Amino acid sequence: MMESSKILIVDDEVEYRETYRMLLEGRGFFVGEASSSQEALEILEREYYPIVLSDVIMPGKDGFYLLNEIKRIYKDLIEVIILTGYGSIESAVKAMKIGALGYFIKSRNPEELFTEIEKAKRFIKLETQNNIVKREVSSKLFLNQTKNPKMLRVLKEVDAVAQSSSNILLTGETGVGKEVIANLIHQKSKRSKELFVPVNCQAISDSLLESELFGHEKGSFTGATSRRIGRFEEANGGTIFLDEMGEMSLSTQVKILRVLDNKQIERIGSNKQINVNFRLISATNRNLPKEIELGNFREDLYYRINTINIEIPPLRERKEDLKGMIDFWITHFSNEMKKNIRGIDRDTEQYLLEYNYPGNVRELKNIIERIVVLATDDVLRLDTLSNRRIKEISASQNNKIIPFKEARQRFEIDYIKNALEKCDNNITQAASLMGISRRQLFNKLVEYNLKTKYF
Ligand SMILES: Nc1ncnc2c1ncn2[C@@H]1O[C@H](COP(=O)(O)OP(=O)(O)OP(=O)(O)O)[C@@H](O)[C@H]1O
Repeated sequence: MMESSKILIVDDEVEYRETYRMLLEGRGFFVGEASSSQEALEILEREYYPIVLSDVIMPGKDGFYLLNEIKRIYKDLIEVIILTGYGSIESAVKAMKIGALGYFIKSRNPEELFTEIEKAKRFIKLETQNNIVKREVSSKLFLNQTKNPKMLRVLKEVDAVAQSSSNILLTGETGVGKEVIANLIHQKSKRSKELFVPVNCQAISDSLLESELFGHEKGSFTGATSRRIGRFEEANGGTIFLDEMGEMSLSTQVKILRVLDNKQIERIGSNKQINVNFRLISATNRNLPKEIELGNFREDLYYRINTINIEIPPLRERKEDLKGMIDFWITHFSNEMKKNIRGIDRDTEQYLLEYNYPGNVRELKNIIERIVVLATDDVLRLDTLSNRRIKEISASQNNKIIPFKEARQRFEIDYIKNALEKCDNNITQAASLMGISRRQLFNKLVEYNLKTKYF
């Protein structure tokens, strides 16, 4: 499936979303849904949709706001078609002025909608798009600069396996970059024009995971209000990345094994077999042989997913890269926050070079982001470090106890950021992982002024 066959529908009315979904899926499009402008922007941050179909009038921010934001952030990489009611041609004209590619009057013949979509597809130049995405991705990574022998071996292994179709298991501690490497393998493979579909098996409850992976037919269970195409189907022709594979229940493991054997799936509630051609990359930070001994992971599945194993070393074993990575993130965040940072104070740098980073690259990245945010002049200093672990260490070194309230706030900020990062900034999934409601999480984001980062 080409990327340009993906469409995101944004409408607060579920009936409309369902109607468009049916129409578009009937024509072979992969359809995503959002019920508000905010949700749409949240989805677009995680997943690329070249075409967005948006209603104008929605509670909260309206379709014009969404259109404006999409054009501001993604420019020509995403085309927007506005859906409007009969008799509101003025709003269609306004939308075109802001940059919508076209509009569709809801009561009209759906064929007109397909004409608009075909127009949008012609505007989206896949090649340029892929190149832009790839360039952006590689400029945001610290890979080619590595001097670490173990990472150099990882990169060699990536080159060696990329062209094959073998199943790959990536192992390594949390935050070492397993998803980054999975994506790199996809980008270097002959499947790179098709989708890379990441699924975090831990962030989704077991009952929802199967429907996420295999899809479902309308009415197959309570809450299945429309047909849904699953991730294996979405990854057809491309790569599916099952992150935190070790968290999957035994019953889902059996189903995955069957898919790997037959390369066919059945949507829940249907007995029709659908052929799927995907490459599987899995990842785990668990010791799977141990989990097999404990009866938590199937041995036959382990051998299937582990045709090739690539082990990514923890950051504390990549000492020769630390200085380069610190500079890399400083440049990255100073540019992003438009701060003119000249350098880093000696003690701070020494501290960062000696720290052992249990959270690996993710933790280093978070620490630098924080010191850059908090920097009041052009040199980064230790006293502005607010990372919880670093603080704990410095607190224990100074024997300094900070007030309970401040400690709790710091903990909550770290905890929320970690949960959001685990779920690719998906607020609904993060709230579910944390065991609180979406609203409660939203309130916390407002309280800690983190809202703008995630909305
Ligand atoms: N080589 C790298 N260059 C730039 N950023 C990196 C690199 N490796 C990891 N990161 C960043 O660190 C964070 C964690 O990376 P990633 O999600 O790939 O780790 P992971 O091993 O899959 O973690 P988990 O086991 O928790 O899922 C991400 O923000 C990612 O962008």
